[in-house]
Amino acid sequence: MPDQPAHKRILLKLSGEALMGDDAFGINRATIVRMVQEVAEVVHMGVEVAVVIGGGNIFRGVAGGSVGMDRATADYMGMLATVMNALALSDAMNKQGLVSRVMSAIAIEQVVEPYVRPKALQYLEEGKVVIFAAGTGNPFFTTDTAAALRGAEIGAEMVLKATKVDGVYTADPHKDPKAERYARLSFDEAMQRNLGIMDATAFALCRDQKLPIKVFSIFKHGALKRVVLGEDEGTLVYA
Ligand SMILES: Nc1ncnc2c1ncn2[C@@H]1O[C@H](COP(=O)(O)OP(=O)(O)OP(=O)(O)O)[C@@H](O)[C@H]1O
Ligand SMILES: O=c1ccn([C@@H]2O[C@H](COP(=O)(O)O)[C@@H](O)[C@H]2O)c(=O)[nH]1
Repeated sequence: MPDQPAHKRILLKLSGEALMGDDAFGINRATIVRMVQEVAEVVHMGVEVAVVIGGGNIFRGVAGGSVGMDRATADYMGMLATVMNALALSDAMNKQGLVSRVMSAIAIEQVVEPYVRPKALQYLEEGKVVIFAAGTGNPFFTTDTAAALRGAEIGAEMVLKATKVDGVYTADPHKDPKAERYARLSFDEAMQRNLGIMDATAFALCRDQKLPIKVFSIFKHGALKRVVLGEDEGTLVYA
């Protein structure tokens, strides 16, 4: 009997920063190919997959490269960085036999089609992978909030945050070696403790919409499949 997924439709948030692999900047080819292989496994299980990709490997509105800049302008640059990542991801997916469509929250119609919710739903029902680019389309937000927003809009059963750490910790594990990983915690706890794994806007939206989040490592082979199968992997954040 083939593996039975625990979820029919998911919103996968892929770390932009992780796309660098061992490089200092940009998109590492081997890394993106490996990520797509993991996504393909769950698509082939019949799961409808929508993706939000971050931009931290290229530009963040709040990072060093934007010092002295107008914040909104820097944020638009960050959103455009996510469009570049989405195009690279879509290309890598198509090369590996998946059918994907990029939809942008910012109008750049010569490059990608605009985000239109019914069209996105249609693509998902057809088994295509939909990649949501340009975050929410608004400055002062993040792609984590875009993941929560799009996840709620498309009726995803869960937001899967694939990132550089293997779950939510009591403190940032990159800064505090004594930090301990939670197996599960509520949105209220995550927000009260100000845990920096996601921003408060994303947590609040998921909490209000009762949309659970799984945080797990993007680098751990098979972790995405294990999450989709409902196995014990990463940290569950629940309403
Ligand atoms: N309590 C915590 N538990 C786990 N990680 C935490 C915590 N607090 C801060 N972090 C940090 O949050 C990072 C992940 O969040 P972030 O959204 O910035 O990265 P990302 O997934 O790579 O996103 P992007 O797509 O923007 O590049 C982790 O690499 C970790 O260092
Ligand atoms: O809705 C959004 C999403 C993103 N941004 C800007 O893009 C960068 C990159 O996104 P990450 O979530 O950090 O990967 C972000 O730093 C913002 O500057 C945005 O303005 N609105």
